[in-house]
Amino acid sequence: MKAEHYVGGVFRSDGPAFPLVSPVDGTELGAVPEATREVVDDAVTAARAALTGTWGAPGGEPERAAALRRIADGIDARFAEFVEAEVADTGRPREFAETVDVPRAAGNFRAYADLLYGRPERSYTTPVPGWSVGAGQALNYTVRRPLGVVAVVSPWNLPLLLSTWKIAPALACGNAVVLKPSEETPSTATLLAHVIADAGLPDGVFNVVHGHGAGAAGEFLTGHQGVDAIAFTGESATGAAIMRNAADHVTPVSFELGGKNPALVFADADLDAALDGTVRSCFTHSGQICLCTERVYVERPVFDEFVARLAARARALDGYGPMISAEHRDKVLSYYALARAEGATVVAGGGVPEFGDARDGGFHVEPTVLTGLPETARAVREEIFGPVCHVAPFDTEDEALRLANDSPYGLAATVWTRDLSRAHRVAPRVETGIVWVNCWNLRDLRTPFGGVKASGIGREGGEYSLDFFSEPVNVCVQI
Ligand SMILES: NC(=O)c1ccc[n+]([C@@H]2O[C@H](COP(=O)([O-])OP(=O)(O)OC[C@H]3O[C@@H](n4cnc5c(N)ncnc54)[C@H](O)[C@@H]3O)[C@@H](O)[C@H]2O)c1
Ligand SMILES: O=C/C=C/C=C(\O)C(=O)O
Repeated sequence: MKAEHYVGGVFRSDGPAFPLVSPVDGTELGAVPEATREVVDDAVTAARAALTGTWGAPGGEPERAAALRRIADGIDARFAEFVEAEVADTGRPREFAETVDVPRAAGNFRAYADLLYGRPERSYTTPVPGWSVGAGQALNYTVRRPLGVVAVVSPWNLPLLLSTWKIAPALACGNAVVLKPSEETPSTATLLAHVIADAGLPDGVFNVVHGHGAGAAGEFLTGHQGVDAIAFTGESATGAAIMRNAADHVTPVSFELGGKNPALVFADADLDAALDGTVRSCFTHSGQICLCTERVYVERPVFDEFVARLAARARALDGYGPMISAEHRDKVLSYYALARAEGATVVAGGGVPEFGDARDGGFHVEPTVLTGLPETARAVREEIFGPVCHVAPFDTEDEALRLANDSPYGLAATVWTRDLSRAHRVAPRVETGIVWVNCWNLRDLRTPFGGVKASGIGREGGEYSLDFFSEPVNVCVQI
C-alpha cells in the first residue's frame, strides 16, 4: 500500500519523502511523504470545517454508529490487504496480523458502534436546602458533546490496532480526527483512510498525515492551536515532550505510555500454565508490546526450575519477528551488553540469531532470559521493549509486591497462583492499571485500559474512552 496523506477527503503526497525499510531483510519497501507544517495545518483546518456539518450534532449517534459499522465491514472486506500491509511494515508473523491486528481493528469500530447511544442520564433533583438557588423540582439530564478536532498519534508496534483503538471512540463521539501514524509503519493508516473514504464519512472527519515526530509532523500536530485533544500512545519521554508542546493551549491528553511489566509467580501456581503464560507475555511479537513482561519474580522454592524451563522455551522459540528498525535492534542489543556489564547471568539468548538466509539482513535479536541483577540495574528499571526478561526470586508476598511496585512504570502485571484468596489480596496492591491473574492479555474492550505513574494518563476502553472523547453537559430544567 503506497503511503499517502489523506486530508479533507483528498489523497496527496506533497512534501519530501523518506524510505520505508523492511525490518525482515533491510530492503526498501517504498517512499513515505513527510507532512510539512502546511500539510498538517490543512488537515486541522479540514477537520474543523467538517464539524460545521451534521457530524457530531446531537442526536447523530445512530448515524455515527452505522458509519462505524461500515468502516468495520470495509476492513473485513479488505482483510488480506490489511494483513499484507501490516506484515510488510512490521515483519511480524502473518498469523499475528490475521488473528490479532486486523480482527481487533474491525472489532474496535464495532465495540464503539455497539456502545454508542445517546445516553441522557436522567435524574430528578431534590434541591439542596440552603444551597440550591430557587425551589421546586428540576429535571436533570446529561448529554455528551464532541471535543472537536482530536489528534491521534500512534506507535509502530501495533499500528492498526492502536490507532483504531483511539479513532473509533473519537469518531463515535462525533469528533473529527487527524491521525499521525508512526513513520515506521504508514501503510495500514493509508489503507484505513481508503476504507473510511469508501464508508462515506464527510470529508475532513478523518485525516492522515505521515511523517516523523520531534521537529516534524507529530510535533506540528500536537502543538497546533486548532487541536482540541490529543490521544497518544508511545514512549513516556515522548508523552512528556507532547505535554510540554501542548501545555500553552491546555490541550487535554490521553496517554498510553511505556512500561516495565512484572510477573509474580507463586510456588503454588500451576507452573505449566505460569510458564506458558510467561513465555507468551515475554516473547509475543518479540516483546514489542507495551503489555509484555520484562521483570519476572518467582517464589524461591520453584525459582531454579522456573528459570531453567523458561530459558529452554526461549532457546526453542522460532519464527519470531524482527525488531522494527536497525535503531531499535541496536537499542535492545545495547541493553543485552549493559546487562552483562551490570553482572547479569545470560541463561538464554543475549545476541543476534544467524539464520543463514535473507533474515540475516534484517533486525532480529535472540529471545533472552537474564538473572542475577540487582533491582537497581538499568536493565531491570528501564524499558527495553524487546524479547527479554530478568528473573529474580522472592520469599514472601509482601516482598513480591515491593519488588513489583519498585518501578517508575505501572502499566500491566500478571499474578500466577492457585490460591484465589491470595490473588484477590495481591492484585489490588499491584501498582499498575491492569492486573491479569492466571492469564495474560485477555481483553474485554469495555474495561479500563491504561497505566499509572510513567505508564500513562487516563484510561481507554468502553465508557472510559467516551468520557475522554466527549464533554458531558448537565442540563437542569426547572419543572
Ligand atoms: N501503553 C500502551 O498502551 C502502549 C502501547 C504501545 C506502545 N507503547 C509504548 O510505545 C513505545 C514504542 O512505540 P514508539 O517507539 O513508536 O514510541 P515513540 O514515542 O517513539 O513514537 C510514538 C509516536 O509518537 C511520534 N512522536 C515522536 N516524538 C514526538 C514528538 N516530540 N511530538 C509528537 N509526536 C512524536 C512518533 O512519530 C510516533 O508516531 C514503547 O515505549 C511502548 O511501551 C505503549
Ligand atoms: O502495545 C500495547 C498494546 C496495547 C493493547 C491495547 O491497547 C488493547 O488491547 O486494547
